[in-house]
Amino acid sequence: MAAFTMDATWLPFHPAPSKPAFVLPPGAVDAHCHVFGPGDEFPYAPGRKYTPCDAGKDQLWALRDRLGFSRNVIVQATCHGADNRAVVDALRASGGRAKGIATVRRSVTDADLAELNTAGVKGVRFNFVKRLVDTTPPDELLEIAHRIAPLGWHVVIYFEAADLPELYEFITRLPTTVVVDHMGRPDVSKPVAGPEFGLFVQLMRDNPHIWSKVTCPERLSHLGPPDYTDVVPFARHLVETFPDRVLWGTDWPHPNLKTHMPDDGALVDFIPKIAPTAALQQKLLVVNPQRLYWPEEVA
Ligand SMILES: O=C(O)c1cc(C(=O)O)oc(=O)c1
Repeated sequence: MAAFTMDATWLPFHPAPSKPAFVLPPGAVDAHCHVFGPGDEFPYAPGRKYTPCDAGKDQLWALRDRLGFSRNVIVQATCHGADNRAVVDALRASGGRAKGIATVRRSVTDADLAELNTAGVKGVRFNFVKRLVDTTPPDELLEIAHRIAPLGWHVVIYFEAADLPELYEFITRLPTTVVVDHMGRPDVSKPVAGPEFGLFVQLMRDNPHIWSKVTCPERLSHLGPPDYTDVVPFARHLVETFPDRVLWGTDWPHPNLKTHMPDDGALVDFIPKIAPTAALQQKLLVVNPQRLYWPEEVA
């Protein structure tokens, strides 16, 4: 019997994503996805807030190939806490086609960091979403940020728009490049030009080291599939205003969705709506992730 049973309300990832109509440019990177376990091999963390379905590296590679991506950035999911073994195993098995984002505590040793670095980890994730994690004090996070900075790593940060005023100063003080998950989770029923999203745009405008993932229409939309039209103006605004500081990813296997499970092929078809020109698509999908995750390839 399997050691873990997924939550009763858990929606598993789409079993057979469609082939997207949008043909991804050569070298496209899915810059935000996760692996879950499998739990029997890589146990879920005792302090986790959810138990997902297993979604291992082989299923991720199959999705990558089906959608037409060349490479992945695998972000440590909160259900694995600070145990990065599932991500590291995937990175090592990827043949250089995946990089990773880890979660570490203050107790991490320099030897641990060096090992993560060798495996292909390029950053750490700080999570402020209260339904996903217990709070880590900002001084501990700052200490971690200063320890990973010399490795050339960056910080990936996940928070909700309502918490940005409180986090604003902390984020701007981070000593590395900062990548914000899912556009800082705007409430897309509010205006793009309104104060809430305006504060996020100001954060990016005033801080050239801050990037955003223009991800998760399926998570942010109130109107829902298939078009997620309410998310388009938010993502498109960031892509057009900060074309050199945006990343795109599937967010597969889509943790904690409750209303529906997206067809990942349809998510890829969302890309031209938010990055309408070939030049913007090339930056979003190829050039920007390469600069951050495979910088040795950039002349
Ligand atoms: O909104 C979420 O539930 C969510 C969770 C996680 C995670 O548990 O790591 O990652 C994400 O990118 C999004």
